[in-house]
Amino acid sequence: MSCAVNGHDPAMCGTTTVSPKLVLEAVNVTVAVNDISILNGVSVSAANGELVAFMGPSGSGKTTLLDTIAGKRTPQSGFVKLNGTPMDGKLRRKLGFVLQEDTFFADLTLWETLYFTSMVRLPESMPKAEKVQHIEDLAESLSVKKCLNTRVGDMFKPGLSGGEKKRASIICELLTDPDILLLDEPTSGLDYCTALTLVQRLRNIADEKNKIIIFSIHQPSSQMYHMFDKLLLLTQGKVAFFGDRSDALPYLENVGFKCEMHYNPADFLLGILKSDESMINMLTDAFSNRDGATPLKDRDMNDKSVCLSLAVTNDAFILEERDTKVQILEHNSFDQNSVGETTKWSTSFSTQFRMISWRTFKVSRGRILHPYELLQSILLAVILGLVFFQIPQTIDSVRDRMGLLFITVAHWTFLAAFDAVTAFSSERGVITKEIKAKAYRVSAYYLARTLTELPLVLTLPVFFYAVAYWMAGIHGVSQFFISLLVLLLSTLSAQGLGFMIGAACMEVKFAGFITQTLPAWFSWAKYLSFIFHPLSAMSLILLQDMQPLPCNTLSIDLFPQCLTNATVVITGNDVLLRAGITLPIYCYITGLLMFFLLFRILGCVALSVRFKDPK
Ligand SMILES: Nc1ncnc2c1ncn2[C@@H]1O[C@H](COP(=O)(O)OP(=O)(O)OP(=O)(O)O)[C@@H](O)[C@H]1O
Repeated sequence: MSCAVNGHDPAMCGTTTVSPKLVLEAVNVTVAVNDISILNGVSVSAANGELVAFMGPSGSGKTTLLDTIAGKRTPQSGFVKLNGTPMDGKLRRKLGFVLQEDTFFADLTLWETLYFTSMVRLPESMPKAEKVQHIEDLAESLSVKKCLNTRVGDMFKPGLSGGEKKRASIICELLTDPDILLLDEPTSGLDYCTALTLVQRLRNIADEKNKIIIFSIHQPSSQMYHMFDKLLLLTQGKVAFFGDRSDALPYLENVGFKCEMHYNPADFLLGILKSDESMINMLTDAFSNRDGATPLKDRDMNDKSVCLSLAVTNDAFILEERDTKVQILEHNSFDQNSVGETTKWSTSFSTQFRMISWRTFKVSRGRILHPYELLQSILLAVILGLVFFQIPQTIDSVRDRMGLLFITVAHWTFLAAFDAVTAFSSERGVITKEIKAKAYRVSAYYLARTLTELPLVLTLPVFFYAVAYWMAGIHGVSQFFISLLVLLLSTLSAQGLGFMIGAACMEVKFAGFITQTLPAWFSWAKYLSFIFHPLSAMSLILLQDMQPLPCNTLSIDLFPQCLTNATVVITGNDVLLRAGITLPIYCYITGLLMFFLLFRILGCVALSVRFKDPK
């Protein structure tokens, strides 16, 4: 007799069988958001070798339950345990979670994707050849070997098919050989055959590797249905049934819902889970009161399910009726040491840094150093160079020079900042998935990302400035190199700002500003502008030693001293003073360096906060 169907907690069952090494339990889990109940006292359990399906209509709470088991959501009450020990960060390392959405870098090939995962997530002690072999074996067993060199792709770039991506996600998790594999709707969007093959593969993995596999599924076919060991029927966040799959139909027949012959049991079950409110309440109440109120009929093995015959008619899927005896959960026999062996990181900081740098370079190279971007930068520089061609050394052309500097600084700082914001938001899904899975440290990611992109981010401004500076004839050679350094530093600090914004709050708009008409009480605000510092420093470098220039009629507006004395000459300092640049150059460079460091540190802090472990 099955315990679960009779309403006993499997853990409490009195019959004797084997003691499994791992038993995962979610007990009385209640989740609510803004006082709206999403899960209401849900309890499930699973042991080694079991394939457990969560079924229920859309919005019934399947993903929420998987998230809670994976530790991505903290329940209001109830708990998740592994062999009686509450799940914590360390125990969760035994768990792999395949999300509903497949998140990858579109430009990497499947091989590169799996290679990266194996290099950062498999132990350092494992030889590289063994890791490569592991990838090939898994690719073979999930039938994606032929597309290892195919680009993953996305909605804009063709690449792997939906089914291949799904299998790639599963391989990424299986690479680390987790004891428990959670999958959120692994068959969604797949055709019948691909979905069936996938569930068959999961069945094999559970059997051969003795894993706990739990997944949510919307509309399984009859063949798929008969591969499950355990079934959870969820509706409106409540349990309508949980227990051995083979007990589901007899139980429901007992409470008044009979599945007709030749009917797909999954369709039948989903049909009743979607019935009217009173029916649903009756079902969930019946299950929660199953111990006393509604005694089940005696059942024998021949009366397992009126629909079972459907599945065994197909020779292609020989489905054994699996031993559904409930196993005793000997919590006390749990080998805590086996969990203790699971160290926080599989690989060292340097390996993580090296591999993330390798991947960042591959991904960013195409984005930042695209020939089109290079051509665009040079063209823009040529246009500006022509507009400001060989600026004459006259007093009214000072404004032209400062205008060119402003355009240069504004263009490269905003471009770097926006690029960092958008680039981070596009890879946020992958990074979140990997950091939550403890694939690598936030610091390793941040450092690798920052340093690897340095040469890429700086190349275009160098080309641009070299063309525009010499075409406009701004100044001499030494001034070129010093002002270029300031420009590059400002580009990097703007990139840091963009990255920080991307990591902290994805939607915030931002702006630097430069104006000479700020109200006196607000004049300090210019020091907060990341454009003000580099522009001031570059103006100092390029204008301070400017030859004194005589006033002319055009300059009267700018320099009132020209009005009182026509013979007066305007020096570089007058120009700088007029532009509000009054501090020594080191102040502006220091301000710029502070922005650079501040944005980098805040970016790292924002990432760490975002990926902080839930307690
Ligand atoms: N953060 C949230 N705020 C408000 N409601 C939420 C939140 N998260 C989930 N919900 C609600 O909880 C319910 C269960 O959501 P969940 O994603 O777990 O359902 P599901 O069974 O996985 O659905 P589907 O099969 O469509 O993926 C839904 O009605 C959803 O709108």
